[in-house]
Order: sequence, then structure tokens, then C-alpha cells
Amino acid sequence: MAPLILNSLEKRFANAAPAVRDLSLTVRQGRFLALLGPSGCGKTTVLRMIAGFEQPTDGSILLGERLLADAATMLPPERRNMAMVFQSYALWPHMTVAENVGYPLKVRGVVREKARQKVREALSAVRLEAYADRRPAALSGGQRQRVALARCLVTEPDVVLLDEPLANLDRHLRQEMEETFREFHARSGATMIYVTHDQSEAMALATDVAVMSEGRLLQVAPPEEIYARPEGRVVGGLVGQGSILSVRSNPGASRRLEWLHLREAILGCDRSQPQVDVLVRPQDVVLDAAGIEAEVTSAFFEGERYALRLQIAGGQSLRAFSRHPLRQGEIVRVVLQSGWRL
Ligand SMILES: Nc1ncnc2c1ncn2[C@@H]1O[C@H](COP(=O)(O)OP(=O)(O)OP(=O)(O)O)[C@@H](O)[C@H]1O
Repeated sequence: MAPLILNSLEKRFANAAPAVRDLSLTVRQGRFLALLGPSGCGKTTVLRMIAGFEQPTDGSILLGERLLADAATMLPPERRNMAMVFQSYALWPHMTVAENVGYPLKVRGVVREKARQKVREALSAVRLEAYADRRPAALSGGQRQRVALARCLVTEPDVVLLDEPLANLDRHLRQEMEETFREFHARSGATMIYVTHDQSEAMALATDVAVMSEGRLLQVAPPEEIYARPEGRVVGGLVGQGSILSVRSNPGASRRLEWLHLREAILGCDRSQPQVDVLVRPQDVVLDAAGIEAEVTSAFFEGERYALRLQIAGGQSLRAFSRHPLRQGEIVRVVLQSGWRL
């Protein structure tokens, strides 16, 4: 099966700095890749180049051995066997749900009975059989997004491209739709590329997460790996609600730092050591009389626990959780059970 290959991809718009630079990535057939990064980092531009709506200014895009695009070649979107799902759903308002889903088959001249069968199957896959005769205006946001997915499914694409498809939905519906995306992925076997700036969405859905910043690819790895071993400040800051401390530590030591080492590093005992960045997750910060002093600068009730912001010596800030209420200004002691050198 054919992998999607991005080869030193670059995109420059007019006289601006490149929106995407030297980006290389291979997505194996059937993987679910989340492109994660802050607003303006170039995620949508990468997706649009894969879809065929933008042409690279350098580098190339291949599906297996087939060249889709480079600075001189540009296969049109309809010849790439890809489908794109937009935030706005892009449904035809005057068509019923079944007509919307069947539209790509009509364009391709698929015979009517076969098309009907495929539409029925696709609507059943997204659990919308009962809505076949409605118009999009009579559907909820989540249902419209499911129609857009069903329309993808009928064309049996090699690659499905999704541009922040859940951005317009409320939190509850997002979770439900995440389940639908997972099912869709398992059922279609298509390679999926999913653009988001929401790290928890990326983690929950994808088999691989690619983090971008300022047009560059910083790290690509499965969610568990990128969570446990982020590379650098930007990835560390984007993935998993941690705090980044600047401490004195031996850069040759293990990247996973335990409490005794962390304590020494935070207190800056050894001035001969250089400053390094260490990521500390809130669940690794525990209240303990044997710990270092910290002042509670804020405490918010989140339902099952309190989310705390703490300030330690030197003015650095830490996030932590507590099952018990704490007051702003209160002095506590905390142990940092684990940290990761970025
Ligand atoms: N057609 C265009 N012409 C000129 N500049 C563009 C064009 N499209 C995108 N850009 C610029 O390229 C950069 C990357 O934009 P892009 O939309 O890819 O970012 P993004 O990561 O998807 O952001 P967001 O999450 O806000 O959608 C931005 O600086 C943007 O202004």
C-alpha cells in the first residue's frame, strides 16, 4: 500500500517568509496523522498542498511512486483520489442528505443502483440512515459533519484530509465526533491527516502526531511517545499542560530527572552547571512536607479537583492539582516526582 511522502516541502506566498519550510514526512497507508501547532504555523498550507489546492514552491509530494506535485508539476485535486472535510462542512443546502452524499458518485457517473447502495452504506456508517431525506438546514452541527464524512466515504479515497473539522462544535459533541472519526478511520482504512491546534484532540485521535511551528516540522511520533519525550520547548509547551522550568543541570545526565536531582537543579546548588529547560507535569507535583516551599498564586475548582498555580523560589511558576481546597497566598511544600529535560 502506498505511503504519502512529503519531501523537503516548501511554500512561499508572494514576498513573505515561507509559510512552510523544508518539511519532510512519510505517512504510511492507513495511519491517522494529526498536524498540531499554533495558529499561523502552516498546518492548513500543508494540507492544501497535499489536496492540490496549493502548489509547492520547492520539494515534492508523492503517493507511493506517483508524483502528485512539485514546483513544476501539479496533479489537479480530482486526480489525487483524496477527500477533504472542512470546518464549514461545505454541504449543498438545496440537496437532501442522501443527494449530498451521493453527489461525488453522480459526478463520476456511477450507475444509479450501485450509487444508492453506496450512499446507504455510508449513511449507516455514520448512523444517519434515518436522515437521508432531510436538508442540511434541518440538521445539527454534528450531524452535518457526519454527512460530510459520509460523502468522503462513498468515494473510497486513499487519503482523507480534515481541517479542524470539530472547531465549530461544543465540547460534548466533539467527544462524540471523535468516536465517529475513529470508527470512520477503522472502517475506511484510508490514510487520514487531521489539522488541529487542540493537543488533547490530536492525542485522542491520531496514531501519529506531527508538531509544527513557524512553518517547520519539529517532531513526529505516536501520541504516547510525544507526550513522554517531547523534543524542545515548543513541543513541550504544546503537549500536555506542563510547566517549563529553567534550572541548572548537567546536560549529559539522563533526560528523565527524579526528585533528588530536580531538587538540586531547582535550588541551583551547582553553579558550574548550565541552565536547561525541564518539563514538569502537574500530576508529578505532589504536596509533601519533605518538598520545597511554594506559594499558591491561584486555585480553581475544576470539578473533581483543584487546579493550582504555584510559585517557587526564583519566581518560577508550576502547575499542580490538589484534591483539597487551598487558598491563594498559602505556603505549601511540594515534591516534583519527575521531570523531562527538553
Ligand atoms: N493565500 C495566502 N497568501 C498569503 N499568505 C498566506 C496564504 N495562505 C496562508 N498564508 C500565510 O501562511 C502562514 C501559514 O498559514 P496557515 O493557514 O497554513 O496556518 P495554520 O497553522 O493553518 O493556522 P490556523 O490554525 O490559524 O488556521 C500564515 O502566516 C498565513 O498568513
